[in-house]
Amino acid sequence: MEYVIETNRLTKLYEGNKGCREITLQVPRGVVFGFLGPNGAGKSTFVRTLLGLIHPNSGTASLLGHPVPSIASRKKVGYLPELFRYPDWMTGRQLLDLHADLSEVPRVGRKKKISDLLEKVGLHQRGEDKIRGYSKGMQQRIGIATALISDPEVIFLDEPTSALDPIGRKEVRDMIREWREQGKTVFLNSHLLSEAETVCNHVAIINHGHLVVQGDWRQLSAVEPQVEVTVSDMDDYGWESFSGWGMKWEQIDQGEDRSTWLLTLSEEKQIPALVSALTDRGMKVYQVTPRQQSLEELFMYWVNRKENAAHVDHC
Ligand SMILES: Nc1ncnc2c1ncn2[C@@H]1O[C@H](COP(=O)(O)OP(=O)(O)OP(=O)(O)O)[C@@H](O)[C@H]1O
Repeated sequence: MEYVIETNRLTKLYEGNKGCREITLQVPRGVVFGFLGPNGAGKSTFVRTLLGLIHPNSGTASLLGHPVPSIASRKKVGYLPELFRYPDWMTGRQLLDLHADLSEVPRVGRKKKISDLLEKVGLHQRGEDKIRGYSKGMQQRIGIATALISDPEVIFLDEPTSALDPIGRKEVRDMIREWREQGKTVFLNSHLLSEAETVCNHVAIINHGHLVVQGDWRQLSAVEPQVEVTVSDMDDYGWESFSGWGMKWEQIDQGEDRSTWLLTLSEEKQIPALVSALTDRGMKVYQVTPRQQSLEELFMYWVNRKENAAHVDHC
């Protein structure tokens, strides 16, 4: 598999040992990679280190096969920073022209390229206006356009929708899907999990500067499989008699003679054993539906697991 981003124990610590520590990750080409973590987890620090904007204390990183920092890879990368502040005396069009200069975008065809980008981010009628007159959402939109000016292979978006209304958020999600179809790689920093869930396939979760887990999130969420089970004729012992299975249960519905439960199991292969155990006890099983955990549930599981682990380093 080809990785467009690879880091090996990349560490950047500020005073007080805050930042990101020993992050080793690989991002395959063409995925939308969600880099997730609570506020202050170290997401922006990691991205800025990876882009060569700040120097690491230790560790290595490569972008598109070039060690960081490298001008060759920088030209193929687009970046929307979280806290952006653009020269507000410029018009949107001038700002894009400036970024085109910085990224050495050829002059031929540039005017049309800028018009197309303004159109893409919904600012076609505001391109000649000064940025100081833009709303926060418009500034975020022009920021997305600047990240795209060099037609990058890898696009880093740090909280790209924080200032956008629901329509703007949907537009960004659609754009991300479009880039994925074009084979681009998107690295999305976010704590908006419901949003990340709809566009990301791979994720990494970071907490207190440490990488907690990475991989295809639908596979990761199989760590604690869940099933919805509808039963009747439950005996007096109920689910207590399954406590030795390491199982958790929560009632989600009560009908006249049936009840529906959400069961969290230790492993998937317990499902058939559970169904036989229930029928052996004389219970009637009407429905067993595996439930896909949400990205938010996965996130809470891994973040809490790390919080509870004895070796957590509260940096
Ligand atoms: N320039 C800096 N100097 C000192 N400490 C910093 C600096 N930048 C970030 N930090 C600290 O490093 C830690 C990680 O910050 P970072 O901005 O990387 O987190 P984040 O995950 O992007 O957070 P958020 O989701 O809130 O944007 C925080 O504790 C933050 O206070």
